Amino acid sequence: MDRTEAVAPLTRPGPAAPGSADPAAPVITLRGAALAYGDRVLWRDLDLDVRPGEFLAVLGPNGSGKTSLLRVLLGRQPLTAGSLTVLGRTPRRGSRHIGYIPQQKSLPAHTMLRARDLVQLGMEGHRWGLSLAPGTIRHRVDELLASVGATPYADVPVGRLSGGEQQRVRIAQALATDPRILLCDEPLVSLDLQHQRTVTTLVDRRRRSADTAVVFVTHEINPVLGLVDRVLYLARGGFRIGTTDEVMTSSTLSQLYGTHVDVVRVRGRIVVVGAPDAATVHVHAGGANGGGRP
Ligand SMILES: Nc1ncnc2c1ncn2[C@@H]1O[C@H](COP(=O)(O)OP(=O)(O)OP(=O)(O)O)[C@@H](O)[C@H]1O
Repeated sequence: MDRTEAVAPLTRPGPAAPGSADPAAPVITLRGAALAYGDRVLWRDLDLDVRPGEFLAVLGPNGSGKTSLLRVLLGRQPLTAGSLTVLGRTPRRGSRHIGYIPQQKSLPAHTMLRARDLVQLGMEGHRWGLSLAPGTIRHRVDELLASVGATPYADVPVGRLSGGEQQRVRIAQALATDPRILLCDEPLVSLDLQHQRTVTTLVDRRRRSADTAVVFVTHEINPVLGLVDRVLYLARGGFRIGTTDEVMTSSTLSQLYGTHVDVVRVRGRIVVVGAPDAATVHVHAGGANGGGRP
């Protein structure tokens, strides 16, 4: 259980996006983008603009290339074809303009680093905090911990925190450099509904208060249904992009999966029935499963 649900507002605007004078200009631009490992095409012909403050949910079955897309955006994985600019430039590793919440793995119980140490590392990892006075760093770390409601356990070793508490600390760490883009890799996995709501609220508040673009990889759309601007659905080497209502339909997903899929709405939730969950289909470059907008 989290020790508190109280969160302080996140109101710090991020630094101006380099490479663009237009505050509404896309922060991520992919054109004709493809990623393949050997002859296995994860996705191709991907055109995508993500704008400041946008919440893009990335959905798809296991192995469809969701994490790989984040790795591309982080500059850790080159595209096989096409182009990518992030904040007007080719992405490079370690950019302080990108906050990253990696796929959740529980931190080992013996980890002695405290919550505040992890957040400080988020600043220093980008060499951003090093030029700041120690008092300023401490103040900023306190501010970040407060912003995610983690003040009560700021000095507790993170290995002793619950999954939900650790996730809050990871969010604070990802926000340590006031990023313009926040990449989240399944941050809701293994969290109960209450903690899922806490995490999605924190991420949503960040994008609304600081215009941070959010790329949110998730297996389940329902926890973010009310927040999502657009969905990018990856499957079988193809994709669909659009609003939730455009993408999450029986006809769109049936076309994407190449088999009949039912998408039904029950009590405000979206239920997908019949999608091959482990769609590890090998699609070759000349195959018939290319992506495209619905
Ligand atoms: N460096 C690599 N070299 C070769 N294959 C890779 C590499 N990285 C990932 N893959 C493979 O590419 C596929 C897509 O992996 P990725 O982690 O992007 O999928 P995902 O959609 O995030 O899956 P999951 O939902 O299971 O996390 C997987 O089958 C994975 O084994």
